[in-house]
Formats: sequence, structure tokens, C-alpha cells
Amino acid sequence: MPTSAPDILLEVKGLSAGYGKIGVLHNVALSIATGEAVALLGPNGAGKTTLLKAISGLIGRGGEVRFAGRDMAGAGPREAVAAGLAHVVEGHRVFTQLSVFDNLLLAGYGMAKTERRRQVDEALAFFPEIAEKRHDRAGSLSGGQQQMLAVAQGLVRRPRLLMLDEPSAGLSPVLVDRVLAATRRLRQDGTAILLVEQLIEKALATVDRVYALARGTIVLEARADEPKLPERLERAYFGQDAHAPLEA
Ligand SMILES: Nc1ncnc2c1ncn2[C@@H]1O[C@H](COP(=O)(O)OP(=O)(O)OP(=O)(O)O)[C@@H](O)[C@H]1O
Repeated sequence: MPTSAPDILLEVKGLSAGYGKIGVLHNVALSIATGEAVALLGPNGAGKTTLLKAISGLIGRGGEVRFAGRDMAGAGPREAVAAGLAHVVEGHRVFTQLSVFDNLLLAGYGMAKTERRRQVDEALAFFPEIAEKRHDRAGSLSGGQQQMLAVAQGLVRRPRLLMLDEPSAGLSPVLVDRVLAATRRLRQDGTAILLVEQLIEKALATVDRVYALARGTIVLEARADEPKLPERLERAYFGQDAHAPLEA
């Protein structure tokens, strides 16, 4: 398994979270190895966005989160970012009045000036399409390009883990492919990925391993290349036993 102990980058155990009195996540466990790409799949309302928020400290949580060997108990979003965990939130909007370059500089707020510029250039190198437009207003980019800019912003601090919440949302199939191709390049470059995605086939082509979340708990874990996985996922989504033998 790619999650053997020395390699574990993110480990979540017994995690619970919700909004006020509404419990959404119950006893969630998952792990991601260094440099591994993992998809978090599941039906609408399963709790995927809530899980990313709980991991990055945007909402309170119970249970254990360890990242890069560190206990993240009590860590908020600032500490998570400082530890190397970047979260591109669902529907992230870029600053449309600012240039592409300035959007990226902002993402590196607080970094030393030369380091920040170098990192902005490196982030742009992953997205030649928006690198060409670095001096244009972000508002003049297409939807797909703005999505790429949002992902690039997540890269400026050179994270060890990049969590992407539905980066394909609202994009045409061609643009979805471009955004996911960039995700694959990042993974090849050694960045671990946790990808929330509704498009199962496209997600499976992008990652090494998947978890499925339904009704706030993990109902399936598998390698992305396991046979009949889309069928197993659908069954897991709808509450049938994901571990039951497959029909021939
Ligand atoms: N701010 C909030 N306050 C109260 N309940 C919320 C809030 N955000 C989400 N929820 C509820 O938490 C549950 C999980 O929502 P979440 O957005 O995490 O699911 P999801 O799997 O990401 O769904 P989708 O695929 O539709 O984005 C849902 O029942 C939702 O209504």
C-alpha cells in the first residue's frame, strides 16, 4: 500500500465535524502518502467540502489530524498553510480587478520578496496558458483560466499537500481536462493532492487512490485502477455494502 507508515503525509483518525449542532462527519479516517494523489468522491451533501474544511482548520473538529509528522490539534488555517497544506476552496474566486501576477503575489503574502517572486514564476510555469496573460486583469480570463489561476494561487507557497475542492465545477469538458492535466503534472512534480470531484471517470484518471464518503463516513477505499470501481462507487454511494463481492 502507498500509505506505509514512514511515508504518511496526512493522517486523519476518528474525525468528527459539523456546523453548530448539526453533525456532518462521523469517525472519518483517511491517510495520504507523500506525493500521492487521492480523490475524495461521494454524492451531493455527503460532507466532502466539510471534510476539507475540517482538515485545513476552517471549521472546528474532533479527532486527530496529523500532517507531516505534526499533531495539528487546535491548528487553524494559518498554521495549516504554514505547515505546507494548501486548500483551494470550492468556487474560489480570484480578484478580477487585479492582474494575474498580482493575484499570485497576494497568495504569497508575507513571504520574503525574492522568494515570493520565484514561487510565483514557478506556479505560473505549471500553467503556460495563464503565464502568457500574467499582466492581464484576472477578470479578462475565461472561466477555466480563472480556475487555473485559483489552483496556481494554492501553489505559491509550495505546499506539500494541495487540496482542491471541485476545480472542474462549472467548466466545459475541454477545460476540465486542462485543469486536471495540470493536477497530474503537479503530482508528477511531487506535490500530494486531495481532489474532491464529481466527475468520477475523470477523477479516477487523475489519482492513485480514492476514498468515497457517504452520509459523513468513509464507505470505500480503493486503488484508482481497481476493476469495476465506478460500479462499486455507485453502490457505496447508495448505501449498499461496498465490500460485498461483485456480480460477475
Ligand atoms: N455552513 C453550513 N451550515 C449548515 N449546514 C451545512 C453548511 N455547509 C454544509 N452544510 C450541510 O452539511 C452537509 C454536507 O455538506 P458538504 O458541502 O460538505 O457536502 P459535499 O459532499 O461537499 O456536497 P457537494 O458535492 O454538493 O458539494 C450537507 O447536509 C449540507 O447541507
